[in-house]
Amino acid sequence: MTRSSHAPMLNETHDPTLRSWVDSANWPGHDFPIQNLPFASFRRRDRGEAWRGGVAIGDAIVDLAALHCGHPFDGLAAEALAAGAEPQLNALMALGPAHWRALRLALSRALREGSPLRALVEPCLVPQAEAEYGLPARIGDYTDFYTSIHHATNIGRLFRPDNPLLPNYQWVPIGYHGRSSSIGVSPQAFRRPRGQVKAPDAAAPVLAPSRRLDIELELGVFVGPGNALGEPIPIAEAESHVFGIVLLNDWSARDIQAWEYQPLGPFLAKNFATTISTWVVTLEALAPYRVPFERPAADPQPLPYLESADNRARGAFDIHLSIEWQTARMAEQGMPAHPVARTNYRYAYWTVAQMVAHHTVNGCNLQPGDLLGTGTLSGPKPEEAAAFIELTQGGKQPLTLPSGEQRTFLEDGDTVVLRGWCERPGTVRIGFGECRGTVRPAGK
Ligand SMILES: O=C(O)/C=C/C(=O)CC(=O)CC(=O)O
Ligand SMILES: [Ca+2]
Ligand SMILES: [Mg+2]
Repeated sequence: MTRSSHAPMLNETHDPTLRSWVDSANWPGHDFPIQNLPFASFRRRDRGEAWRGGVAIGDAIVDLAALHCGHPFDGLAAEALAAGAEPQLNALMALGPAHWRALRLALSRALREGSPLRALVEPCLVPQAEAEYGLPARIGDYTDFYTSIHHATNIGRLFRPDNPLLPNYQWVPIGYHGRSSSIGVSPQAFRRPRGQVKAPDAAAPVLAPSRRLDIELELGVFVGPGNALGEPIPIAEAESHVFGIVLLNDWSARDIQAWEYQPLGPFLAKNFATTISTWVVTLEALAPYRVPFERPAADPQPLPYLESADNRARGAFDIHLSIEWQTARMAEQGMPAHPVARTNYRYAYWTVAQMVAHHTVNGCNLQPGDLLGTGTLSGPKPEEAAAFIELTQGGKQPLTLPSGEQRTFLEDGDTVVLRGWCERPGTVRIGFGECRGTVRPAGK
């Protein structure tokens, strides 16, 4: 496997001087400049249209099904475009990096100022304001990891004061198998879960709506080509099996979790809803924002199957992340969602490549469209915590919002918005859009 097929290298599609003939793509600070080109599944609202793949450019979407009908590209790019025209992106994800690279290059050239393909592409643009989004892929399996040592330590202290960080943490990229049926795309509204909860001094649990409903700010990694059952993916090839990254909110009912989680881990506390953002940002778009994987010298070093020169040199990602909170009253009064925390994916203890290598080391097979959650991405500082249980010291220190309301956990009608973006000197900022979810009252 060559280095370039593992971690995407910089090429002409990353050139920060590129400008698009789609005006809004050139606005400074826009999430979707021509250097980004993320993928989604979409259709225009209220028209009974079929779902199909789309690529964001400024405030518009390139309709891949419409573009495919015009046969603008040749070779691998044409094959990838045909796959991208399908209702969900599994077929495109299955094709692999050579096809993804060819399609990205062809789209970048077609959308550049002065492109001879403008007349063919322009009729294929749909305003994002007219679109609704579906899940980008049929997600066969969803696995949630636990890759922030800061989160593991903070939440471990709350759940297990005597034993916060378990001894396996620094050796094993810890994960559990999640639930794919309840993954929804932003904006998702979901019912507050009910479950067994038990007060510490109560003799028995009761069935009740969760009172400690929380978020987890994570990233979701979409798997590209899978591996055959019994054939592990070596770390050097891991990233050629990764299509791209979304924002992910792993809503978590802490009271249900505290009672149910031992010995088998999260179950009903986390499988009632998981929200992902609409746009999948490709690994190739993220190439300018790669940073070294750093493991403190005093810590155990990864076992050889989790170690590679390339992972050391640039296995991590410099992705800024933020959490915003909006109560129902704030929404009624026209107040925007209020920032309550900021963090960065670069603080993770294990990388994407290590998650893929570890997941398959026993022969487990990943499939195109599978989703791997990174785990809650808390950073080292208290204000970089990525869940409310950490930000409020276990619900003891409420946050005050601009409406004057105080919050520890989520109330009915509250909305949480996650955002992600990359910016480094000498590059054009790219963004992930938003991951938005709203809590509805518990059912009967
Ligand atoms: O340490 C625990 O017992 C619980 C941990 C979590 O709730 C976190 C989890 O789901 C994985 C993650 O998001 O990091
Ligand atoms: Ca989680
Ligand atoms: Mg969940």
